[in-house]
Amino acid sequence: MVSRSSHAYVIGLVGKAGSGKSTVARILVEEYHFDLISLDEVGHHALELSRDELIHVFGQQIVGPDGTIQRAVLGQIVFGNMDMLLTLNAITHPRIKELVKQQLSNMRTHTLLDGALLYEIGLAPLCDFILMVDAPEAMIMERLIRQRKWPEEKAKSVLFSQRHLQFLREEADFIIFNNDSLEKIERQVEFFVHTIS
Ligand SMILES: CC(C)(COP(=O)(O)OP(=O)(O)OC[C@H]1O[C@@H](n2cnc3c(N)ncnc32)[C@H](O)[C@@H]1O)[C@@H](O)C(=O)NCCC(=O)NCCS
Ligand SMILES: Nc1ncnc2c1ncn2[C@@H]1O[C@H](COP(=O)(O)OP(=O)(O)OP(=O)(O)O)[C@@H](O)[C@H]1O
Repeated sequence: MVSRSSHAYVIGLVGKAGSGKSTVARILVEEYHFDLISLDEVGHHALELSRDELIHVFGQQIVGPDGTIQRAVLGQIVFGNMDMLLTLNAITHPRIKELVKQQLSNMRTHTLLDGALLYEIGLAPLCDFILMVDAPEAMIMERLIRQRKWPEEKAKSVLFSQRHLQFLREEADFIIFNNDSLEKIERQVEFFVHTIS
């Protein structure tokens, strides 16, 4: 982990899809004025930068009528096919890493790197701390299916393709347990901010 002398920290926000990272990030941004870099959003930008390479590998089927990459179609191809997913990662992850590095070079305040794939992309060494959002696997499944309306198969394959909870727990500097109410998360976030201040 990189140790920085500046007061502004880079904080990796990790956890499985549906664990509640965006929920924690929203509190840190709205109530504590942290900056946020969403790796999902940077990933979407990286797709457009990788357009030609992606079409070469995955075919014209991933291009929509407006000429942009159809993420839903690409998601259907890669989630459930580990070889395809690794191919997509090999194309997009180096670009995501570069884009994030560029954004961090302008950082002025505590900045969250919010993404389930922080380790896979190779961004953990840029972080001063790792903050994990933890929730039981069954609860995560339930949220993805009921609230995000993902089909059960998609939820299973996305979760399967992400780091095991035990790995994330062992690597984290701080853990927020999101297995109860929003109020309980807010109290843990407050404690986290107090601890790093
Ligand atoms: C597969 C793609 C096209 C699907 O796009 P879509 O808009 O439908 O989904 P979205 O980006 O919102 O991701 C949905 C969920 O899948 C998870 N996820 C995304 N990519 C991956 C991946 N490569 N491996 C495991 N989980 C992933 C995300 O954490 C999120 O919870 C898109 O996610 C993508 O380009 N992924 C590769 C880049 C990447 O690794 N992004 C994630 C950075 S954390
Ligand atoms: N404590 C909670 N109680 C009830 N619902 C919750 C709770 N925490 C999060 N949720 C809901 O669960 C869903 C997933 O949460 P969120 O979007 O924050 O997860 P995430 O970790 O950011 O996922 P991803 O990695 O896919 O972006 C959302 O619909 C959110 O509103």
